Amino acid sequence: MFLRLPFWHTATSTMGTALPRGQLTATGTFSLQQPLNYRAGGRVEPVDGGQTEDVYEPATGRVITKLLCSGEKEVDLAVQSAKAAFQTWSRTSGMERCRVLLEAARLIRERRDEIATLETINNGKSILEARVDIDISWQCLEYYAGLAGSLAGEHIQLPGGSFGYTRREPLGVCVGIGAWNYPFQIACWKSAPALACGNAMVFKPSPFTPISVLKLAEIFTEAGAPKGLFNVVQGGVATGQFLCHHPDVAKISFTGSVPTGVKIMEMAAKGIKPVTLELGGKSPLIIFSDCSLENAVNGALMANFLTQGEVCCNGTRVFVERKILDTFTKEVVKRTQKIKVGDPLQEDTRMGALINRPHLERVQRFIKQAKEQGAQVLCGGDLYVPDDPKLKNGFYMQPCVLGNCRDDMTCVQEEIFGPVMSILPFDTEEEVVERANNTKFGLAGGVFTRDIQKAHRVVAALKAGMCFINNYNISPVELPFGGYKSSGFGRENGRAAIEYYSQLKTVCVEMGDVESVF
Ligand SMILES: NC(=O)c1ccc[n+]([C@@H]2O[C@H](COP(=O)([O-])OP(=O)(O)OC[C@H]3O[C@@H](n4cnc5c(N)ncnc54)[C@H](O)[C@@H]3O)[C@@H](O)[C@H]2O)c1
Ligand SMILES: C[N+](C)(C)CCCC=O
Repeated sequence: MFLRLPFWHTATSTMGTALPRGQLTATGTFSLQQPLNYRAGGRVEPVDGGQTEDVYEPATGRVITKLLCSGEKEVDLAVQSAKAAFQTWSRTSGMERCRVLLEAARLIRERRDEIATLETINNGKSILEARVDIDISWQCLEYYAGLAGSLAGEHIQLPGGSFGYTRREPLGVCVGIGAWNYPFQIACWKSAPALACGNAMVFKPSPFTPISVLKLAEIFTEAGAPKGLFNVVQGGVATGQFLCHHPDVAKISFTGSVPTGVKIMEMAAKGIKPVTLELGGKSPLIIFSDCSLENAVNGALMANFLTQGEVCCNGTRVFVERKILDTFTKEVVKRTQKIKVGDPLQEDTRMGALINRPHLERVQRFIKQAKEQGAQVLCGGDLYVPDDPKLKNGFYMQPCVLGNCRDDMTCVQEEIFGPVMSILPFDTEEEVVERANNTKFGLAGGVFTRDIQKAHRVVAALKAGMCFINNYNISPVELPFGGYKSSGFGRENGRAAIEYYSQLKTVCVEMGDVESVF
């Protein structure tokens, strides 16, 4: 299924060259002692902070390293490092930036398997998916490398030979704050447009997944970026707050939950800092009876079960036209039961482990509550303990399909962020559009139908930033991605992201004499 998607291809043949460095190859063997901060072109221990967090391998439940949270001084050093690099980088031409980004993309591609393996170890997603994430990451860098050389303002003729022109200028030091579900990819989606526009960046990954972004930092340096152009600080709430409040930070790009997004916006407001907010969702997927059933079933699985269901844009409210409800449901359940859950580093695994024990328990509580509210568990939903003894403390569950759902149930209203699909019948187009839009979220939406007019009519009516027709959850980096309503604003990917990492200066040029009123 995965291999026929256009973006879901493998990088050509450079894979494997960087692999077995140390113990990267087997689940249950990885551990890390190196510093996790990156500043002025090298790994460093934070100068202050000192609070430690355990970092887990979700597949086994083992602690693989300890995270030292960065304090205010360390955050300041990282921002100053970025500020210094900004002085030189912002003066380079777009073509010079292009070359650095292209080389970084090439290095990511070359080290794809090594980075994907790290991502799988620290996040728990299957290695097959992690490789795709890394492919999307280097594609993102390539895309913005391509745009860097063509960033330009415009020339505007004025009366009497005078004229004006605009310059597209960088913002300065941009902060990226990431979620744990796509750690490396999120760092690339933020840093690629930021650096292409001439900015410098300080990035803070989620404390659950602090590891893979260090590879990106090293790659930028190796690719020729000035030391300090891309820095990493580690930590949770406090470190994030130091970053958002720092007076030398010009912009904050945040990926995470809605409640944290609100706090980020409040902090940014105090410093009049622009923000990009990529937040959560509870997206509708609408299946009309005239669809290709096979494609619709594939789409529903893609919309719900990638990365153990921990995907912001997942189409978790699956509205199915009543005429095909039974056929569709039967097929979806059959296919869901066949999903191979287990060791994420095994090539045939299709669903790995959830991020941590508290999150697994949270997902379980949603399922329990759904049952109490009248939903029927059609398959899955239970904890899963693999036979392999080394995996017995991992955070696994069986992917779940819920039937007999109603719009007012908690499982249909709230973002579960786990492998739980809710199926809801509908009768008319008008009714389903209204119900699909009846949510505080607006990240994504999808429709499966062979009627092309109906498809365009429905997506035009959906109040969501990213809509799919006859597919779901693919990620061409050329397309802007972002939300409506509580799912946030600003866009990542595509040309649109340039607007969010640059500012426009207008220059007015007088070619005649000054006509003064005084
Ligand atoms: N729209 C998107 O592109 C997108 C992509 C991935 C994930 N998400 C969303 O992210 C959520 C899951 O991620 P999460 O659990 O890591 O989210 P989260 O909001 O708990 O944390 C996100 C990041 O913010 C940091 N943070 C937390 N509190 C902070 C504060 N007060 N100030 C500054 N930083 C703070 C965290 O340390 C982490 O790095 C889901 O809701 C998901 O939908 C959205
Ligand atoms: C790559 N996906 C599947 C579109 C996910 C984008 C980021 C959301 O969590």
